[in-house]
Amino acid sequence: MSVVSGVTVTVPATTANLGPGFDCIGAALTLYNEFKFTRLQAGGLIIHVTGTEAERVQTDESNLLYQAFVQLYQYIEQTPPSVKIEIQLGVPLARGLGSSATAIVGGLVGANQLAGAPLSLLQVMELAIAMEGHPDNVVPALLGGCRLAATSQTGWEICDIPWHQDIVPVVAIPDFELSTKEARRVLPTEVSRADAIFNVAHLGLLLRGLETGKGEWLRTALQDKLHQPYRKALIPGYDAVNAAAIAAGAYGMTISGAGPTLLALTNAANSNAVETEMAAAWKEAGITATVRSLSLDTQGASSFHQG
Ligand SMILES: Nc1ncnc2c1ncn2[C@@H]1O[C@H](COP(=O)(O)OP(=O)(O)O)[C@@H](O)[C@H]1O
Ligand SMILES: N[C@@H](CCOP(=O)(O)O)C(=O)O
Repeated sequence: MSVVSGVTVTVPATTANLGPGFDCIGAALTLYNEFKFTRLQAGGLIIHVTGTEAERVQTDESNLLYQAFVQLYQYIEQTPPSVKIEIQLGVPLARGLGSSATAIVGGLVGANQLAGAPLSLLQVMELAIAMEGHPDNVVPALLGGCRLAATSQTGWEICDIPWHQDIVPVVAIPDFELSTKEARRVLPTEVSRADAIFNVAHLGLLLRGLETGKGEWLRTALQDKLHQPYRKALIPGYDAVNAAAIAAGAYGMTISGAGPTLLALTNAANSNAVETEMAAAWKEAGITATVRSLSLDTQGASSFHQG
């Protein structure tokens, strides 16, 4: 194992759940955080953060990226090295675009590379899922693409979900935060059989809709009964933005991750109109939002050594 002096890790944002796939499906998007790790000879911990909302990220040992970094060293039973971490933020915080997943994946991958890659990708993935508590954002952040994760007898079965090339994800990111912890607190611990059946059927339809790009299937498939009915109330303007997206030609709209970002699926011909109308509907509701058409990231986390 060769020990390197520095490594830069790039990790994509994610959109988890995609409607009915609560806690099991997510897709990586072309929006990125970059994390640069450099060994320090003098000892200590230095964290520098740049980018939008940089002042909101912790710069001490409580930083989530650093906690993941330490976690990997604990797992391999080594003392973490003193390190300087430079964070370039491209993924907005606490918006349902997997910023915490980028930090967990970035910290684990950075530590693994600095340590000379003692862990396999599968081991890193298992650590990431354990830290985040659910697989649907860390798995696509690490591996790229759209991924379904299911528990197996021995661990996790990860399935690559085909994403039709015509499907364009549009994210409408409001200027307020909603922590995943808070958005999980409003969910019931038990659901009815009818709601469970509803989600099973809609997730099946979603997989076929994503594969074929068939708009009618996607519109129906993005419905969900496990989380959205409870979370909608935390997102002012949800119904108006949904109606505006559909009127502008989106197949459907759903909450991205735990919210408050809203995700519309559409095609290239309608994506500009969908962007404009979602932003306008939110403005009408008194909320400023950044709306962007993105693509599926197919690579996942990537890293290169500095020396
Ligand atoms: N680049 C980062 N470095 C360190 N911590 C981060 C970073 N990005 C996010 N976090 C942590 O994750 C929190 C947001 O996580 P969470 O509520 O799950 O929202 P999200 O939907 O964005 O993942 C932030 O408040 C911060 O504590
Ligand atoms: N399945 C989770 C996904 C959380 O994703 P995030 O991007 O908001 O961190 C949930 O819905 O709670």
